[in-house]
Amino acid sequence: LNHRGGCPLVSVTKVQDKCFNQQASTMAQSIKYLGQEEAQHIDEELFSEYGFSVDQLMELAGLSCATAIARAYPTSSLVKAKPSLLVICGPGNNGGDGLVCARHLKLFGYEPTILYPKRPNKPLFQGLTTQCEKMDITFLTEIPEAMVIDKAYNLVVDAIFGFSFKGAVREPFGSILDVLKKTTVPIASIDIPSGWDVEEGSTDGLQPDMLISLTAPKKSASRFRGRYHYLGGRFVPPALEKKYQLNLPKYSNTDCVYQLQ
Ligand SMILES: NC(=O)C1=CN([C@@H]2O[C@H](COP(=O)(O)OP(=O)(O)OC[C@H]3O[C@@H](n4cnc5c(N)ncnc54)[C@H](O)[C@@H]3O)[C@@H](O)[C@H]2O)[C@@H](O)CC1
Ligand SMILES: [K+]
Repeated sequence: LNHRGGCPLVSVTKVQDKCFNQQASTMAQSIKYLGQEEAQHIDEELFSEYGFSVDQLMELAGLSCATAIARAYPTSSLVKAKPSLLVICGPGNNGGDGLVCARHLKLFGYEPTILYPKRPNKPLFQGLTTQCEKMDITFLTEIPEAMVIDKAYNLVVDAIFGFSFKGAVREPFGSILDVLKKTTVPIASIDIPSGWDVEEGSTDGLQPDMLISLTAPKKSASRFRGRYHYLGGRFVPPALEKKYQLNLPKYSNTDCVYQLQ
């Protein structure tokens, strides 16, 4: 080690590499994990102060999720003959992210099927649903049994609840989550594992294999024990990132996702 106890003096390139890696890992560790209210404030500010529309951010969020899923589970790695996925969409914007994600996954060569039991009566969600239907994505009317899911699908995408989830789970989502807890196929959760308290997580809830945090991880992400943790939603203006001290990692080149774990 050098006199400051820093990088070993092996070669300039190695020292630079090591320092860079140390900086990168320190940066990754220091990303801010958001509380529920703070996540909602950032969301509101993106719309009110920065002039974004929900549609815009949802498109970027959903594209990030599809990209992260394609990185972690490339079609060549899937165990079943068909690249089938089940995308379960909830009643809010997390569900909207799921619809966008399903559409991009289809374009990426997967065969998504969607379960969307509670559909908001708003043009945005109606449009996203039509887009999926026109791409020949099948919609189920009810959740299949756990054994059927395990047999038919390579992966479940959980787009049921995001950072606005609160309280005890209401139907039909309680039954859906009960089925998902019995499945053995990997689950990829968008923003929050559904049913988890946004800050505290859950001891007996879903245990997803993948988490895609949007904008910045939420506090419950520190309890995530799956294999893959990605950050997506590369749309935060630097001034907003600074105001909330998000300490986001540097996305590489034109990437819309960053692998945190
Ligand atoms: N600024 C951001 O960070 C962005 C966030 N987006 C997504 O938006 C999500 C947040 O969306 P929303 O605020 O619409 O909220 P959610 O999608 O988290 O959920 C709200 C819906 O769930 C219902 N709900 C809440 N608690 C429930 C319970 N206990 N049982 C049954 N139903 C319950 C509510 O009635 C409401 O319909 C984020 O997690 C993220 O996925 C992206 O679409 C775009 C950008
Ligand atoms: K979710």
